[in-house]
Amino acid sequence: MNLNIAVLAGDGIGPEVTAQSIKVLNAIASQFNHKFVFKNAVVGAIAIDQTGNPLPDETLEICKTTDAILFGAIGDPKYDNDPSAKVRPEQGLLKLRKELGLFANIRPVKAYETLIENSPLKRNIIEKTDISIYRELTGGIYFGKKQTSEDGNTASDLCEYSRFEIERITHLAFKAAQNRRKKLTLVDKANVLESSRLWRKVVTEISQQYEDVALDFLFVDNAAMQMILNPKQFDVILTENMFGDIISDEASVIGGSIGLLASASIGEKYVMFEPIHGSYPQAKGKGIANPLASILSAALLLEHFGLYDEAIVINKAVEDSLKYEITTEDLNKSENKISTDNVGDFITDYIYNRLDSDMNYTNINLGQSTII
Ligand SMILES: NC(=O)C1=CN([C@@H]2O[C@H](COP(=O)(O)OP(=O)(O)OC[C@H]3O[C@@H](n4cnc5c(N)ncnc54)[C@H](O)[C@@H]3O)[C@@H](O)[C@H]2O)C=CC1
Ligand SMILES: CC(C)CC(=O)C(=O)O
Ligand SMILES: [Mg+2]
Repeated sequence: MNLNIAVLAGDGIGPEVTAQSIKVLNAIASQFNHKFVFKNAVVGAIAIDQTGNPLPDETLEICKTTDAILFGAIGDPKYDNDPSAKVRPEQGLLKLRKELGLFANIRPVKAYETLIENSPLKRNIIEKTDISIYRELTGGIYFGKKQTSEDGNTASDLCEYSRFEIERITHLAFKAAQNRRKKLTLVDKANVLESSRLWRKVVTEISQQYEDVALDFLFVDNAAMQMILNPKQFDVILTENMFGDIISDEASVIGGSIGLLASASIGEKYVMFEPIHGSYPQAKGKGIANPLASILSAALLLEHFGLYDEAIVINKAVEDSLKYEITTEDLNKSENKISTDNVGDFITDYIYNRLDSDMNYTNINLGQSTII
């Protein structure tokens, strides 16, 4: 298959983790006879530094003329910690999602068996957890009218949803539930918010078309608690933009690290694949960022284009990297320091050697990268 992929690595740890995904995709292309062409473009803080604009027109044009986008991360304290900053890296990401109509962000969460022993959560609570979070991505409070009064003492952000915005992601979430364990939980705050009451109404109406799926409702505050007390109760979670943002970071603790959680952002015309984490600026350039969320996002990209065997190989490689502790320090407390590059090299080597049943991981080639 021929694929043109826009690469928006962003800033912070974005470029280091995305570099690992590119290595992995190149290995997949080579082993499975595909042609992947990568087109780099700037977004976020680096785009502000270079052009003054967090989403330059040229970047948007590259995204619109490629088959898929691989996104890294954006966010820089030099903008985020300055309340008077006129432009922010995050505006680039939000505008990108809006302009491309990427209305559904799908965030899979699962408890890897090999990580459970080291989890702060108890085995019997998290083992076999497998959740698919459907987060609405282009509406709600992140996109509503923003205002600050002239004296600067009052500020507001409007949370607004239309029936249409709710309907389109709800259908996707119900269809996903039909192919999974047939349960959908709407997470909202319908006891307080009008917008949540509209979500409940529309989702309840649509549920009539999916009678094989059990629908239930949870207020977001309770959902946050249930996520830690009993995550196995969840199959598909459907929720609005901000609640989905927050609850999925929380859910990443079940997975073992936010550095493991990938996502697919889907629209009518365009698709983007992005780790759920941010730019983790404290780790920039240190080689300690976990690249697996980015690598697993690349696997979701392949799956989206029907390249299932290729995605399976990446997933197996990731499972082995966890099993043999070829992992960055967020998951690896041993003396043996493994860098971002080392993890990428391990996954890449696995792909090149996947047919060799006698693979000996103690001799795995960790490439030219230095073990930190
Ligand atoms: N999609 C994006 O580009 C997002 C950007 N941001 C931006 O990122 C910047 C930093 O935000 P934070 O709230 O600190 O969130 P963050 O996700 O960047 O980091 C929070 C914590 O998660 C852990 N972490 C994150 N990514 C990791 C990785 N790959 N490997 C290992 N550990 C990892 C670290 O312990 C880190 O301190 C801000 O400017 C924020 O606006 C935040 C979330 C998403
Ligand atoms: C930085 C925000 C715009 C996005 C975010 O936190 C996310 O999409 O997870
Ligand atoms: Mg977030």
